[in-house]
Amino acid sequence: MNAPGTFTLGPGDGSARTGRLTTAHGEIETPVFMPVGTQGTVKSLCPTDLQDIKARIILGNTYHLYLRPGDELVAKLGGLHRFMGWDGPILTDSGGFQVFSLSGLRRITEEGVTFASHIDGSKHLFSPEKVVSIQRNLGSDIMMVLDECVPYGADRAYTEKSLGLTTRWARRCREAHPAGDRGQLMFGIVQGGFFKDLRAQSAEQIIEVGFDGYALGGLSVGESRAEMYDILGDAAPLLPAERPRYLMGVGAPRDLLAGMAAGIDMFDCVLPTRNARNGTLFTFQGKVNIKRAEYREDDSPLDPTCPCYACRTFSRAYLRHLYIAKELLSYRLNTLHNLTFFSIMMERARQAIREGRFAAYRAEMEALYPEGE
Ligand SMILES: CNc1nc2cc3c(=O)[nH]c(N)nc3c(CCc3ccccc3)c2[nH]1
Ligand SMILES: [Zn+2]
Repeated sequence: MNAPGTFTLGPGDGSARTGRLTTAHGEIETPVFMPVGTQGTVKSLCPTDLQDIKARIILGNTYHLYLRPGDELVAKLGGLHRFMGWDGPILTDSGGFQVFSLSGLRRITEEGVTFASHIDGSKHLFSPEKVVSIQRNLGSDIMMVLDECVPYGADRAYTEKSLGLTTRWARRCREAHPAGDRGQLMFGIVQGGFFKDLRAQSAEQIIEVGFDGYALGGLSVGESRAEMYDILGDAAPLLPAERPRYLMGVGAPRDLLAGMAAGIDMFDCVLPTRNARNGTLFTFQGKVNIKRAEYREDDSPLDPTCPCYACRTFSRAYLRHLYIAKELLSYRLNTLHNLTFFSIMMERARQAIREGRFAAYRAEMEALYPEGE
């Protein structure tokens, strides 16, 4: 097998491309959608379920795992792979974004981010060195640098000042983890808000530091689709073509397609897992809100074209019953299905790119999932 970090490009179609990324826990075909497993579990699923639905790489959260059960404990017990029984690739976020979106009291200084735990209010400091140490303890295959995800609507002066700090933090993360040490990769994160020249400035600085892959941060933070697509189209091509490009926090089916068209290789989003828990199911015939009365006596499968256990075994009537009755099995079956949908959608996208028919595939999927997800 190639050394971790090896990224081999396959056939492309316009700016869309296929590739293969080697990690210490296996190879990933790109473009890839990565299910979020914040607290060391993709909610309601076992690792064997993830294998069954062909999930290739999952996400963990430095912020959550540091606070509970503690990265030192996870390290003592053999690392996150062994702790959660998942032997495939794991990518962990640095915690920067989670601090801004979850914790109370936070202060940003040159040193790092001080914050209060959302669990017990205790005070903590995330410095670049600290978040690298946490991710090394967890043993993640891909570590993200500490960055400031600039809030939507931040003015130019704040955005420009922030990207400078994010670059200095990126340098400190790089210094704290020698390239490829222990097979653990590190991705840089480009900020710059919604200012194209600041995005270019941030990209240039982060690329100059040098990473195994590059992420576009600061998006999917409440902006309109048009605003995200405008920045995406401009910033994605600035990232080195020979390294993986990761669009953080994206997204709905049509956003994944737009991202792939712009040359993005990796995506993450809570949509399939979160929507599963509120009964919004994605099918190849469009969206199904399983709680609707129209499914009360519907003996047909959720999606007759879907190979997942839920669609092979149960009726819409039963899935609706579980949801209405708030049965735990509802989470599991709905999540199995939604993640299978995303996995198949990405597999078909990779195939469409290989066969030079991505534009047609994108149009077909967009017809199913019109504006607003
Ligand atoms: C939903 N929208 C969304 N926009 C994001 C922007 C950033 C950003 O600018 N910087 C960082 N570090 N992360 C971001 C994330 C979190 C992605 C994630 C979650 C869980 C596990 C692993 C990774 C974002 N998520
Ligand atoms: Zn299914």
